[in-house]
Amino acid sequence: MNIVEYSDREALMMGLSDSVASELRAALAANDTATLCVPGGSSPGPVFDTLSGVSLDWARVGVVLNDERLVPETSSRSNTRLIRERLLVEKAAVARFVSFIPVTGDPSDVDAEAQSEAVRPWLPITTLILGMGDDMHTASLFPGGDNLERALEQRDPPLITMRAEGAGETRITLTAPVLREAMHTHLLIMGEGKRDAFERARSLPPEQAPIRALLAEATVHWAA
Ligand SMILES: O=C(O)[C@H](O)[C@@H](O)[C@H](O)[C@H](O)COP(=O)(O)O
Repeated sequence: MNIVEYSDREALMMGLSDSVASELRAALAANDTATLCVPGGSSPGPVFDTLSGVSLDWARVGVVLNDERLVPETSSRSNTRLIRERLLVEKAAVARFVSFIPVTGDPSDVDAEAQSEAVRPWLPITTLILGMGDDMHTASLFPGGDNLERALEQRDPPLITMRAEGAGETRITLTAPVLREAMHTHLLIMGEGKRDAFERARSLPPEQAPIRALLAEATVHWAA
């Protein structure tokens, strides 16, 4: 694990976007496609704003979420909505978005096994950006989650649903082994509270601090 501390949040966003763009370019030079896997939540918006304007062959990039909240796309809590509004615009508008939720029907009825079909062709992940909550969850791998034990071990199907007290609505998430197979992993954390949570997580087991399952190969990007 490598920790990069930035002078401010703007520097972090630029540094992280540069790394992600170089990794995707290198992958596209060697392969037909590349997969970018991104978090939802409130932190990554500015990274998406920068990345969406970067010149690369976006038509060959698959964009996959770490996890999704089982809400309609019109909800302000929808990660898909965030991605469509902030990442899949400008140059990145031609990237191929791989949704975890069927276009029709009630999102809370999602079938993780069925949705996994669409995800498998985009694995392994080329570049993974993760966020982290104060409770040390990442993606929707929540401490105390009803499917956490399986999510920490299951490689296939790559998706699993998760209910947890701190999660709000039910979620669907990529499992830890699938996230761990990413070629490049970046953890984005900002503020003293998250830094403290991150330091605590380093000495706890993944059952208590799920982010721990993904730290070994990660570059951690932090700004106050
Ligand atoms: O949809 C989500 O909630 C996520 O993918 C989740 O794992 C997120 O990255 C963290 O909860 C941090 O969220 P913030 O950036 O909002 O603090």
